[in-house]
Amino acid sequence: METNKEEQLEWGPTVWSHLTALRDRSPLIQCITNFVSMDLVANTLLSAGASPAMIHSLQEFSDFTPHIHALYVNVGTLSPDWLSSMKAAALLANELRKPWVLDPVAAGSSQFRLNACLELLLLKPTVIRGNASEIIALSQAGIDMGPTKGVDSSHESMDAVEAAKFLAEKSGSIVAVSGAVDIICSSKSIIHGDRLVFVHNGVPMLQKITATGCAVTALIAAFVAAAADPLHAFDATVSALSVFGIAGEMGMELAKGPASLRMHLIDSLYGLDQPALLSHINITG
Ligand SMILES: Nc1ncnc2c1ncn2[C@@H]1O[C@H](COP(=O)(O)OP(=O)(O)OP(=O)(O)O)[C@@H](O)[C@H]1O
Ligand SMILES: Cc1ncsc1CCO
Ligand SMILES: [Mg+2]
Repeated sequence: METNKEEQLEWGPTVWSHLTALRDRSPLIQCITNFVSMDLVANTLLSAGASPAMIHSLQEFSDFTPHIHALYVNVGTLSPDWLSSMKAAALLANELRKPWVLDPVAAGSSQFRLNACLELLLLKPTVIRGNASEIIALSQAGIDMGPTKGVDSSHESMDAVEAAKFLAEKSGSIVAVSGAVDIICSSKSIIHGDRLVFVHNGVPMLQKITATGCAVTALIAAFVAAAADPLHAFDATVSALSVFGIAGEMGMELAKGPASLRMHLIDSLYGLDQPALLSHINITG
């Protein structure tokens, strides 16, 4: 992929300032996430500079949620009880004017999951991040569920550009699609305006570690939380995806396979400095 030097010169300082804000502010992120992802999500947030808390019992929200800087909701191992907690937490986050971010894992694999994701979408997440199959399933809900392969994508991310635009328009949320190219879009009906940006960072081996998608969605929540102004949520989302992809690229230089990439990914995120960020960043649009 040819990179446009001017674009990287513009994005470089933006992404670095978002990462610096995250490290300085160390936002508290309430995570209601699936059992598979809890460890990687918590370690990703910690190594980036945020403070994770896996708090999912309704009984704790009135005491705890007022102190958070963002909420992260992930439907990966959904059950009716968990869904009630997710909805209550999202409602409270809205009431408290805290950003919240949704990961619609395997949205198209069952009617229960699809309906759950649609109900959560009605609670207006600041950002939705899914793989191409998940974003296509949500955008086509009520039209045609199409084929699905569970939690992994059976589509290329670029197949989902139109679905992402449609979902952004329909939901009013920022929509991010992960894949070889990450797509971030928002519609003209929300404060961020009509925007479409592509992040080319990352390595294919990230798909061979479970829950890297869950981890990057949590990282988006942390970047959005650290951005002082809600108007910066779009750039914060782009920044999180780029930083995670860069950590993957740097980690891959030391890794022998998925297990060691997981370790080096976390180390690279922790140690990422400005020169490395500026030499790896690859954002267009
Ligand atoms: N082919 C690829 N090349 C480079 N980076 C990729 C590729 N595929 C995915 N990624 C990166 O891997 C990370 C996880 O994205 P992915 O689309 O695999 O999420 P996911 O399917 O939701 O994963 P999970 O459900 O296991 O959490 C993202 O940062 C994304 O940019
Ligand atoms: C494998 C798996 N199953 C439900 S959630 C999850 C983690 C990746 O999304
Ligand atoms: Mg996923």
